[in-house]
Amino acid sequence: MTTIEIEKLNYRRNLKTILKDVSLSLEGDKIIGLLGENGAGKTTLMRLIAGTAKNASGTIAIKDDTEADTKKALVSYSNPLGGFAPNTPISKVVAFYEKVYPDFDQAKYQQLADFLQLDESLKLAALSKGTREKLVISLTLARQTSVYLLDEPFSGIDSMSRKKIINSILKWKPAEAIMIISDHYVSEIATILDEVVIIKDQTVVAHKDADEIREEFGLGIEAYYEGLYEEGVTHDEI
Ligand SMILES: Nc1ncnc2c1ncn2[C@@H]1O[C@H](COP(=O)(O)OP(=O)(O)OP(=O)(O)O)[C@@H](O)[C@H]1O
Repeated sequence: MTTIEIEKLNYRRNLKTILKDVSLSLEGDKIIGLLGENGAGKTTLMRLIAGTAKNASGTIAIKDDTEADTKKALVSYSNPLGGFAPNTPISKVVAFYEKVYPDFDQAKYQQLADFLQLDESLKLAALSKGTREKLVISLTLARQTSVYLLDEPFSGIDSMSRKKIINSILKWKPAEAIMIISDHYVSEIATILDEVVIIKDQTVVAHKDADEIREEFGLGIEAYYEGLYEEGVTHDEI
């Protein structure tokens, strides 16, 4: 089974504390919503789990392993493709993924690209924001691995396509994998979430089962999340 164990994670950049004392235990097969206001630290936490951000204190173990190579092999992160030149055709980006990631499933990529109607002949610079996000989603989900990190994957995607992707995301997630999605459109992703993790004041202030939020608190996920922010709840009170 896939597990992610984070213990006493602290991360600073340029003398500024970005994450402090984060401890979190996740177990597959789950879709987890990572929620928090702008600048809360969601992207940073994902980059640390993926191993693209380094030099944090504390530990992050994926399947009980803390090695950097394990993170690369077991975590598929929705990298925004910033390292590619603007005139790179989609086909070249796909070829790069195939070369770098042994678990990249070309047939699955093709299914995703067809599903999202991506035109392979286009260059990166010619893609609209939403189309570029569809490419990132296709590349990320085409890997056959244990952990998927989707960082605000739908922000530029039109509402119809967004619903289509959200409704079919379970189909693309291998069983036993953990998928973490950060998104500001909480109500739209709420239906597919098994658990919710909320970041506030640079740390995880809540990790709850989605059904528990509905049953115990009688709230939708969005209302619960907004309530935590409005009430000024701190780490120690949860
Ligand atoms: N490379 C960096 N150097 C310095 N500070 C950084 C760096 N990257 C992020 N930060 C700071 O860390 C904090 C968390 O940023 P992060 O991008 O992780 O937040 P986020 O929750 O993903 O926000 P958003 O919802 O706006 O995407 C912010 O205050 C940001 O300014």
